[in-house]
Formats: sequence, structure tokens, C-alpha cells
Amino acid sequence: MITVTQALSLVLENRIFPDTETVDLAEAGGRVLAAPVLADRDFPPYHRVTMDGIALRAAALEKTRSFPIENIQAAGMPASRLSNPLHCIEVMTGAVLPGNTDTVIPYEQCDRTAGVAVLKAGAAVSPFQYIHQQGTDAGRGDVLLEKDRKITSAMVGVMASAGMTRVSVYRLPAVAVCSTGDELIPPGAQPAPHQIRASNSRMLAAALQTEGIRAELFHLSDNKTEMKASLASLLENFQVILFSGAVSKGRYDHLPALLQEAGVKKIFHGVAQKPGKPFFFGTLGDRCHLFGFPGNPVSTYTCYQLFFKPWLYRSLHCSSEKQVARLAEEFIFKPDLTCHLLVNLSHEQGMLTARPCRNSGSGDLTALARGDALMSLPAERSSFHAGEFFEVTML
Ligand SMILES: Nc1nc2c(c(=O)[nH]1)N[C@H]1C(S)=C(S)[C@@H](COP(=O)(O)OP(=O)(O)OC[C@H]3O[C@@H](n4cnc5c(N)ncnc54)[C@H](O)[C@@H]3O)O[C@H]1N2
Ligand code: MOO
Repeated sequence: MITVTQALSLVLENRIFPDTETVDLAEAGGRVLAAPVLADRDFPPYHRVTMDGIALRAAALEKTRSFPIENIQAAGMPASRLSNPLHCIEVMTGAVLPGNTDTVIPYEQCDRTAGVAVLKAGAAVSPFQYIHQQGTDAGRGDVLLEKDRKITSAMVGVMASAGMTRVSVYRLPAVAVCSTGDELIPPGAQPAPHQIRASNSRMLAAALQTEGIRAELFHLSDNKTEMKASLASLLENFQVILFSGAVSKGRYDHLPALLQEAGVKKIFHGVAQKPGKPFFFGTLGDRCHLFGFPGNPVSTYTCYQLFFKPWLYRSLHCSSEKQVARLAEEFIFKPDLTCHLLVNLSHEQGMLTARPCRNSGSGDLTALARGDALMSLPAERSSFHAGEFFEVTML
């Protein structure tokens, strides 16, 4: 059995190198940007008025506090120009600053009567106040967004303002999610007493959906001949296959052997961790990457989070951030395995703090929905003390 660290580096070494494609801006959220986004014009593109009020020349204040209003400059109107330096133009937020003016005084600081604006006593005036100056956010041609970033809603906004309607992103792999086991029935069916509902495949599909991947779901029978036939077709049609179950020592755990018979190279089978010990990972050349997650629901999900997700992010050129949290209470774990402890997180004394979450083991799917994160406790130790910091993976 290999360590968690060794397993993770083997998984990451076997990343894929996806092509790029262009998608509509409306579909780009959550995808990874494959090319930098440049400013097609200055940001803002003109001196933008930031308060409703009047625009005038600041130097005019040495001569007068009373300004005849020449006209109104609203947002969306082409720039006008102040003809008399002792006059003003009414301006609205978002308008282009009129030519021959250099300051804005909000309505609250002046009185307007009979077409004349008079500054109130104490109205503060300095050049370029309440003006968002052209090009101060970014200049034309500047990089607004670096490539290899996961596209957030703010980034969608930036791209829209740079005039983009299509975005270059890394192509997502075609993923199949396969449950295994004759005890499983679809969630909509009525289970007999000896049956359970297939939850893992739905859980994995939901996790993939948050990455923008619409996986296809399959179910493999425990029957060796049937499983073999299904695998042949899956290996033909998918770049990535996530299996859950059929990877431990049982008489019907045919998956690792059948995959290898079908030409899959075993990269590893078995990781010194709990949960998720019988985890299998293999490749079929560059054509297909296979993750055989152990069937217990918490094991499946743990392996997805700790190995598949970093693999996906590395393949898509972006990184998944690691965090540490403070263990709130003593925890003992004797086996010589990395323990991925299900925890609840809170902020205590300004520190991210983790408390073990009640659960009854890797078959306890209900606990997974109560937990916030997995805290990885190193295999070399068996007692972990309150106040120590360890890495956490958010769920
Ligand atoms: N003799 C040994 N037995 C087991 C070992 C071992 O080392 N020696 N390892 C144990 C560990 S650890 C795990 S984890 C499990 C994993 O076994 P499999 O990957 O072969 O998974 P299954 O036996 O098919 O299923 C385990 C468990 O999970 C339920 N399951 C499976 N798929 C789903 C699904 N899609 N949705 C909901 N629940 C699912 C299944 O019904 C079983 O209860 O092996 C231990 N045994
Ligand atoms: O490792 Mo198994 O994944 O404990 O339940």
C-alpha cells in the first residue's frame, strides 16, 4: 500500500491535457479561462462623473460661488463642453465629464434657483473630486484577467465590459460515473428489505455538476461477464470513469482485475488511509483515466475530494487551495493510516477550528451531510492534540 502523499503525486503526474474551446459568456461561469482577457479600451473609458450635481472649473471658485447652468449632461449623452469658464453644467452619475470642467459638486452642496447654482457655505471643492478618471482602473491593452483562473461571476462582468460574448476555456472531459453492486436500485424504485438505493453515483454526479461537468450515470452488475461487457463500451466512450464499489477483497469485487484485462494500467490499488483504503487508480494510455473509489459512501466521497478534484483542477491548469484548521480536542487514531477525520468547522478566537463530527464510519452517509470538512491526520502518529493545526479539505 502506498501513502496518501505518494498516491496524490501519482494521480497528479497522470493528469490530462485538455484542448480549449469557446463557450458563450453566459455558460462560462465556473469554467477555467484558457486565454488572458485584455482591456479593449480604457477602464473607465472616459472621465466618469460619480455624483449627481454640477460640473465646473475648480479655479473659478476664486472668482465666484454662483454658476449659471449652461445645460444638462446625462449618462448616455455624448460629451458636451462648458463654453463659459464661470458657468457650470448639471451632470448625472455615469455621465461623461463635460469638456472644460474639472470638478463635480454634488447637488446636496448647492442651491439651484432660476437656472443658477450657488454653492452652499462650506461646500468643499478640489480638482477631480467625484470623477472616476479615464484609465485609472486599467489602460487599453492591459491584462484584466490572467488565464488559468476559474471564472467567477465578477470575472463574467469584467469580460462583458470588455465586449466579450464568447470565452476561451479548457474543454471538460467526458465523464462516466458507474455504481456497482447487485444490492443497489435506483432512488426512485421501491427497495426490497435486502436492497439499498444507489446514492454514490448521484452524489458524484452532483459534485461534478459544481465543476460544470454533466456526467453520464451507469450501473454495473456484479456478474463478471456482464461487467466485462459494460467496461468495454465505457472505455471506448469516456475520457474519465469514476467507479464506486467493487474494488476491495470480496468475491464479486471484479473491477480491478477486469480493468487490467481490458488493458488498463494499474497505477496503484490500495492507499494507507481511512476511509478509502482500497482506492484503485489506472489509465488506458492517454485515452481514459479511471478512478475506482471504494463503495462505502464516505470512502467514495473522500477519494473524490482528496484525489479526483486536485487531479481535475491540475488538468484544467488551476489549483485547489489548501487550508489548515486547529483541532479543538484530543483525538486518538491508532492504525498506521492517514485518517481523514470528518469535522465541523467554526471560527474560535480568530482561528478556523475543527471538531470531530459524530459518525459511525465510512458507511455513514448521513454524517457526511452533517460534516463541513475532512481533516487529514498523518499516518505516523496516533494521538493528535487540541491546539495542533492540520490540513482540511472542504466538503
Ligand atoms: N476482507 C476485506 N474486506 C473489506 C476490506 C478489506 O480490506 N478486506 N476493505 C473494506 C473497506 S475499507 C471498504 S471501503 C470496502 C470497500 O469495498 P468495495 O469498494 O468493494 O465496495 P462494495 O463492497 O461494493 O460496497 C461497500 C459498501 O458500500 C455500499 N455501496 C456501494 N456502492 C454504493 C452506491 N453507489 N450507493 C450507495 N451505497 C453503495 C455497498 O452497498 C456496501 O455496503 O470494503 C471493505 N471490505
Ligand atoms: O477504507 Mo474503507 O474506505 O474504511 O471504509
